[in-house]
Amino acid sequence: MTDIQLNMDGEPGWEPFDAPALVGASLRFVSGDRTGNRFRMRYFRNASGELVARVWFGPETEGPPGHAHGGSIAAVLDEVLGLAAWAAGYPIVVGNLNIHFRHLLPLQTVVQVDSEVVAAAGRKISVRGRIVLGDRIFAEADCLCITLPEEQRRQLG
Ligand SMILES: CCCCCCCCCCCC(=O)SCCNC(=O)CCNC(=O)[C@H](O)C(C)(C)COP(=O)(O)OP(=O)(O)OC[C@H]1O[C@@H](n2cnc3c(N)ncnc32)[C@H](O)[C@@H]1OP(=O)(O)O
Repeated sequence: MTDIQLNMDGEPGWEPFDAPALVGASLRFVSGDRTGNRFRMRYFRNASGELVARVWFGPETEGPPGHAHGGSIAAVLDEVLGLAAWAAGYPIVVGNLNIHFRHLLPLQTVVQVDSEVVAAAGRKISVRGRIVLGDRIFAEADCLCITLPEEQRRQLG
């Protein structure tokens, strides 16, 4: 795993950020993958304070030969964009996630997930995100997050 972890170092102005800890220890499907064969990832906040993730799509995420399954891409966006809302102070679950798959995403490649909380209206929090490598956009997403009532949060937590 060493080489991959080295590749996942952040950029100037980025700070490592333990985003999954915001919701406890439940996120085992993506960031908490214990096998390391599905996903390996690290979270940061960039110089603007937005949540950014570096993600490695492992062999167990395969869909089209040699490339990531769309569901694995959706899983990553679900987690990162949901946590972007949590990191901005909104205790939410994801209610709706629309994804445009722009290019096939090659396996065993470290890509970047950018996020931006774009609006908050009542319980509805809108987050945008994308998965990129340099100029190449693999996927773009609009995510509608819904804040949880206190009682429901206590039941989950
Ligand atoms: C410690 C904790 C750990 C929590 C851990 C959280 C981890 C986050 C990171 C991982 C992300 C995930 O995987 S989350 C897992 C995937 N998501 C889910 O399983 C969510 C399942 N769905 C739900 O639980 C529910 O449908 C909710 C909570 C989203 C909404 O139900 P509700 O609470 O009854 O609220 P409801 O009245 O229906 O809706 C409130 C407002 O939002 C709007 N709204 C609701 N859903 C939608 C929708 N899909 N599209 C458009 N609008 C919607 C409604 O029109 C309404 O607007 P208005 O009338 O007010 O205008």
